[in-house]
Amino acid sequence: MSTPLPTLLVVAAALIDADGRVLIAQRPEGKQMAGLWEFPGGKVEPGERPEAALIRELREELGVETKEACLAPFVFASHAYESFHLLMPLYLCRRWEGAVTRHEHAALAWVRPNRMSDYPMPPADAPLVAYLRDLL
Ligand SMILES: Nc1nc2c([nH]c(=O)n2[C@H]2C[C@H](O)[C@@H](COP(=O)(O)OP(=O)(O)OP(=O)(O)O)O2)c(=O)[nH]1
Repeated sequence: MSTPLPTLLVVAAALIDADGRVLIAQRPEGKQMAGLWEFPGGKVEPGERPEAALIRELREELGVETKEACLAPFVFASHAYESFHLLMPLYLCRRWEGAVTRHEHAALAWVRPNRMSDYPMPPADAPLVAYLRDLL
C-alpha cells in the first residue's frame, strides 16, 4: 500500500469580468511550480472558514475586496501531487471592489477559457478549465 498523503485544502477563485474573461496569475520564482498560471487563492489556515480564507487571499494577492455572497461554489480539483493531496474548491466571483493589482504573482492575465491552453497551469487545474469553457 502506498503511504497516505496529507490533504491540503486550498481555495481558489475564478474572477470573471464583464466580457467573460477569467483572471489567472503566474506563480513567482522561488515557489513550487514557478511560472505556471493558477487561479488566485491559497491555503485555508487552521480554524479559518474557506470563504473567509478566499476573501483574505484575494485581498492579499490582488488588492480587491469581495463578499461571501459574491463567491459561488463551482467545481473542485482533487489531485495527488507527490507530497500532498490537493483538494481545491474553485469559486466563481463576478463582483468585487477595487482594481485588480499584482501583489504577489509574476504576472496577471485576463483570459477567455478557450485560450487558457496557451497558459501552462498546474496539473490539478486542467479539468477545471474545461468546466469554465462550458460555462462561459
Ligand atoms: N492558488 C492556487 N493554488 C494552486 C492552484 N493549482 C494548484 O495545484 N495549486 C497548488 C499550488 C500550491 O501547492 C497550493 C497553493 O498554495 P499557496 O499558493 O498558498 O502556497 P504556495 O505554494 O504559493 O507557497 P506558500 O504560501 O507556502 O509560500 O496549491 C491554483 O489554481 N491556484
